Amino acid sequence: EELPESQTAALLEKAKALRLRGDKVEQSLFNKRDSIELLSGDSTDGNDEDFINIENISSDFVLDMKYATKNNFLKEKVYSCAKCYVRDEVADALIEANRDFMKQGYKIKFFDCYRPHSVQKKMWKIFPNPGYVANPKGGSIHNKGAAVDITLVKLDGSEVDMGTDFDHFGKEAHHAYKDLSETTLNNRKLLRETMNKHGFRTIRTEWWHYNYKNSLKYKISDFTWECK
Ligand SMILES: C[C@@H](N)C(=O)N[C@H](C)C(=O)O
Ligand SMILES: [Zn+2]
Repeated sequence: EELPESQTAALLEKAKALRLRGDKVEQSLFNKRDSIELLSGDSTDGNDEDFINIENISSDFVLDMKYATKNNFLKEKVYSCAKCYVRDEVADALIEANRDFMKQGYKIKFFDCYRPHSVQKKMWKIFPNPGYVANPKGGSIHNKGAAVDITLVKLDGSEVDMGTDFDHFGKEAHHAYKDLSETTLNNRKLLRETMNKHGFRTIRTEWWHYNYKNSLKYKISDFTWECK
């Protein structure tokens, strides 16, 4: 028996609210897990000087910084130039992960790295959904220089199919979404397992987003890099 339209709409609203609540709980659990690690590990203030331009220490990465173009969900070029800055220890872990990928015939391509807090505010204004954009109130791990948005390319630079474009804000981008070809699922798995091995964690809704462990110790930053 079909439900009346008003009841269907109410149920859909309820499901959406529950999903949003789930995303908030996930974020708060992530922060708690990070706090526990922080208590058991060494601590640093995480000043702006602890950032490094990844291209200064390795030429083995590919950069495709989407927010330095208009081809992104903001439809605006929010970075003056394409650079990938991350915290020193995150850079070390990325180099190790990339070494691992290269042994298997792939390398990391970056879509985004450190992201100034002011850009996070802009993103939230356009798309205030905590499943896909972190609330600038608490800040994104990108604002701390400890998250990266990435995919894989083959060693000759050719694309690897991950099933959706970068910043596809829908269920097809979730790790649990399995209605994809075996090759695509294997590509996502390779990315996930290798990144996990090197200290990076996934979030439920974005196959491209990786948070480095123990990132709560880092402060939110708003510096912008130089473009020459
Ligand atoms: C906007 C998207 N690329 C992203 O990074 N989302 C996460 C949740 C974030 O904003 O931290
Ligand atoms: Zn991200």
